[in-house]
Amino acid sequence: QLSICADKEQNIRHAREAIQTAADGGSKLVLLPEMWNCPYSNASFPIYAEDIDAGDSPSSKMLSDMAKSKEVTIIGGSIPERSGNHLYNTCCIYGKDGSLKGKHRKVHLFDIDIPGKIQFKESDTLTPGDKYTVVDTDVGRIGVGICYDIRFPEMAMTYAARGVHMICYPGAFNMTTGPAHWELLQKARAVDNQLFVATCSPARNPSAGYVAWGHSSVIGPFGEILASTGREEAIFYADIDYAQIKERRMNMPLDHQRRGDLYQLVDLTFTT
Ligand SMILES: NC(=O)CC(=O)C(=O)O
Repeated sequence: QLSICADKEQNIRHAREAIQTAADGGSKLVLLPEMWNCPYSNASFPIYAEDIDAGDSPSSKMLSDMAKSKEVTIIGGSIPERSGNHLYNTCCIYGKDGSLKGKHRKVHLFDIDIPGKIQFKESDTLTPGDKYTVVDTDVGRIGVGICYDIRFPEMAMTYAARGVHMICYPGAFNMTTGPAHWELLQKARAVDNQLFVATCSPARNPSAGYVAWGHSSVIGPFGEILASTGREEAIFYADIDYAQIKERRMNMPLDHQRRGDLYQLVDLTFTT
């Protein structure tokens, strides 16, 4: 859970040091926050964006180098990605050999308006991704979503159906939706699908334009909090035993009890 500032080079240096510390501390998989190389704002995204496919991305290069040198899988939070005329909120996933194993572009953009509390419209600058991301790593099959993606249970269900062990959500909830929904959503996605959920937020900076809630966590398949932190910058660790997925699914065989004859994902638009 990193502190993020307006200086991109400093953010990259800082993330590199944190990955090094985490790997030296025994981590086999490291998860970074959403938008860790820039302030979370529509004004910043175009300025800090990097072209990952063109190989013009110091942030991604650092992640790849660190994955290789520390032999650790990295779920690289997210950065603003430039691709042609489009910008995306993108998470790069690196294997422990430093290879790019997958790239998730935030599918559900954060466009909300809670009067008097928070208004944000990512679609002013960003384009949504159009695919889900599942990667096989040395530390299991990982599904990736970014922040607002966690609000869509269909995505997590799809990942569960594809055999994912853990869904990683880099995310930057805020001072309104964070206390209301952040922990609830992480537990819900874990319990609904009987798998692990890991989240990573930026540390809270009360003087930032967008104040992140923090409270990054790792949740087990029974909804138990395996590790979590508060608002400050932190590196924290969890031991994850995927055998618990099988055990929980045997204890409570939701998958076999599902009544697909009664509900189908055909039209789930809210009726108001
Ligand atoms: N920042 C986000 O993408 C999501 C968020 O803050 C929320 O869903 O609330």
